Amino acid sequence: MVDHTEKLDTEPMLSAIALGSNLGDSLVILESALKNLDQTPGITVKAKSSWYQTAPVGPPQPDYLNGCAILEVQLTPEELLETLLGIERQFGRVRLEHWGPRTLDLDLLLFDQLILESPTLQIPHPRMTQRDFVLRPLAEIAPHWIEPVSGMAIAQLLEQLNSAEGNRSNSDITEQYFDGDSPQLKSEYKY
Ligand SMILES: Nc1ncnc2c1ncn2[C@@H]1O[C@H](COP(=O)(O)OP(=O)(O)OP(=O)(O)O)[C@@H](O)[C@H]1O
Ligand SMILES: Nc1nc2c(c(=O)[nH]1)N=C(CO)CN2
Repeated sequence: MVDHTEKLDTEPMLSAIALGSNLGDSLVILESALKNLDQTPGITVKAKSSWYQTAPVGPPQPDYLNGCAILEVQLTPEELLETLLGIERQFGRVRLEHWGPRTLDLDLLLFDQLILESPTLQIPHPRMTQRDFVLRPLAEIAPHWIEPVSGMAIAQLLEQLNSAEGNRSNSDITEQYFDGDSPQLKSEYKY
């Protein structure tokens, strides 16, 4: 576990993450990952989407359960990534095949309006605007958040993706799961 305590006096920022799982008890894994994040010093889970069952993109493998969350963080983007990777490892994530099945995938999508390109971290996540399984849940909880590379709001990006000619992403999502308190639409957020 990374020690983030020295950062706790810095200004909190909002970050959006994507969660996915298609091995094991995905619903339990995703909910536990969120709880784990919320218990991490410097991170508060502010909103979570509902969970969507989605057809796999990439090699043949089981359907995924996907969702997104908004975090309030008092960490650097690099520390947040390190935390996400640590939680993936805790849930037994092993990297065997490109875009292959996994118990838990946590992607850092957005960090306020930051654009960052480093060898280990790219923000916004470079593939997020092409992924219905990311934009759909994110649009539930942050429809007005501007993706800083395109300059477009998440809801607009979703609409654009789904209206693109020949795009089949609408059919990627087969079912939507709600649990008691989701989606939590937080009107107090500026995004
Ligand atoms: N925004 C980001 N979020 C998560 N990982 C990132 C990001 N930018 C760069 N990376 C790097 O990508 C690596 C994770 O790759 P991973 O194996 O999870 O990719 P993937 O989930 O299979 O594919 P994809 O990135 O297309 O979702 C991390 O070790 C990290 O260094
Ligand atoms: N439906 C779906 N397909 C995927 C997913 C995912 O989360 N959901 N993640 C991948 C690699 O990050 C590759 N393919």
